[in-house]
Amino acid sequence: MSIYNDIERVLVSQDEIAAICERLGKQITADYQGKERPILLGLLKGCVPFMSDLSKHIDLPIEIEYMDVSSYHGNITSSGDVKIRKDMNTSVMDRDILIAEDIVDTGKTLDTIVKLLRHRGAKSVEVVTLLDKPAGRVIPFTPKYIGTVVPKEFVVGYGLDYNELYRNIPYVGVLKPEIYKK
Ligand SMILES: O=P(O)(O)OC[C@H]1O[C@H](OP(=O)(O)OP(=O)(O)O)[C@H](O)[C@@H]1O
Ligand code: HPA
Ligand SMILES: [Mg+2]
Repeated sequence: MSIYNDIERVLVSQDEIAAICERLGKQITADYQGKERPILLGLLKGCVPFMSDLSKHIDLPIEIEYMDVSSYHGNITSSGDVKIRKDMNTSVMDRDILIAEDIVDTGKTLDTIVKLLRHRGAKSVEVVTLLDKPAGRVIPFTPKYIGTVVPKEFVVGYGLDYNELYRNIPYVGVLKPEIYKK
């Protein structure tokens, strides 16, 4: 039994992910020069591997914060109800916030969180996402920094889960449909 047997095909390889993290890290380092302690805000749980690798390529005095946000609750479709399970530990008032995400799909999570942080008085709010699935959008949302675009298929690995599994796969792959149709 191997978790890798449940993967239909690799979509974004480990080498591609490493190149994306380096490229985006350099771009962010250039764009945020001179800003006062920007906050890299990860949305748990999916952000963890990407945020960890990306942050090593950001050569700036950033603070790191997390917010635990969920709307899929183990399913392959969004419940539409974006729940904050744990809020961040610091005030965002007058701060530059860069949200780190694994994927933008329907856009509901980011739409909700970006609006919330603006409402709380953040100076700027931008999003860096490893994956963008524009064909999944229900609410218009355009992330500033995008690793790569994926088709409208359910993907797992590198932080992304199905029913809380597969987050520990080191690449992004398409899950065999028979796994979630069981
Ligand atoms: O654009 P959307 O359709 O809102 O989807 C994107 C969000 O969905 C996933 O989170 P999930 O709710 O599965 O929580 P998790 O990160 O704990 O898996 C993913 O990590 C994003 O946060
Ligand atoms: O394709 C996906 N896979 C895993 N989690 C997700 N959350 C939104 N879209 C996805
Ligand atoms: Mg999930």
